[in-house]
Amino acid sequence: MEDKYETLKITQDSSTSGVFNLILNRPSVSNALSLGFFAELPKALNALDHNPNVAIIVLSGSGNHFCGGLDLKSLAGFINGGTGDHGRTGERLRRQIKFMQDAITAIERCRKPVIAAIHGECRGTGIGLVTACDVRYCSKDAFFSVKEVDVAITADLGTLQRLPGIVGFGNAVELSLTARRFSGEEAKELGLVSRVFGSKEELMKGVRTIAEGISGKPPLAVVGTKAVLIRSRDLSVEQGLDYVATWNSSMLLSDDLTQAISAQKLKRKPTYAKL
Ligand SMILES: CC/C=C\C=C\CC(=O)SCCNC(=O)CCNC(=O)[C@H](O)C(C)(C)COP(=O)(O)OP(=O)(O)OC[C@H]1O[C@@H](n2cnc3c(N)ncnc32)[C@H](O)[C@@H]1OP(=O)(O)O
Repeated sequence: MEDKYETLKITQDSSTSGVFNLILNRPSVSNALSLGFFAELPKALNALDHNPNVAIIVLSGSGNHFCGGLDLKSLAGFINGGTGDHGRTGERLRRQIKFMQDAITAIERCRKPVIAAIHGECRGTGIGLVTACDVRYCSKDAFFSVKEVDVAITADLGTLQRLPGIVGFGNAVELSLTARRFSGEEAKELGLVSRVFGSKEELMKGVRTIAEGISGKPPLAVVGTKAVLIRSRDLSVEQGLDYVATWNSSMLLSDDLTQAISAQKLKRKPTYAKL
């Protein structure tokens, strides 16, 4: 896959693997998230989503840290400037915030699952980014902080909306108001990450194994599970059941189903068409 990004790098685990890596690639600034990143992320995810060779995406960071948060230098002029008219300046800012929110929501809109592999620091908007991912793992050296209040900001890129559903409302309030730094082990206790690996190397190896496992599963069921879970999160149980009934009534009768059942019966490895 052609790599034409300045803030991101895309690699494939091996030429036959459905596991693709999406790497935050500004290690000299701890992968701080610039405006360029917010423009590139949806493009990269769209390209990965439409590539039939991609079954699953692993989001990680290059260098010493997963992500130091929003790029405070490149965004310094972001709030200032404008026409002098408060109304117009406010409207421009709102559009800018929505643009950045949409970039992060592109992770949820991507049909293929996105797993976050977190090492080192994961601060501020870094938390916003990983809470939009489907699964999170970290290494023992990982530290997290919902840092926004300390830079006089109400987090506005998804953390306050997604974190409560992951760690529970009370924990999300406590972490967001104190902005305290917490370890990977605590992140595991809170349910923010599913597992803690001993080192970055072990993290990447372990996540690769998990991702390979998911990439071998029936693709329609995998994308259906992601889509239905995310949609159901924002619906009542009754509405969610209605949604999945409609989903399955159009996708249940797939070749994947025949393939999975006959492979089980004949004790052989199933092969599924790409999506
Ligand atoms: C308009 C909206 C405004 C704000 C919204 C904010 C939302 C958030 O994301 S809040 C969180 C903001 N981030 C931070 O406060 C983190 C600041 N950085 C750090 O605390 C540390 O750099 C570190 C991430 C803990 C890493 O520490 P260390 O390993 O000691 O490396 P450093 O030498 O400190 O950093 C290396 C290099 O990276 C630059 N950098 C790190 N984070 C950011 C960032 N968020 N924005 C811009 N640059 C960042 C740091 O300045 C260093 O660069 P130099 O050129 O070498 O100075």
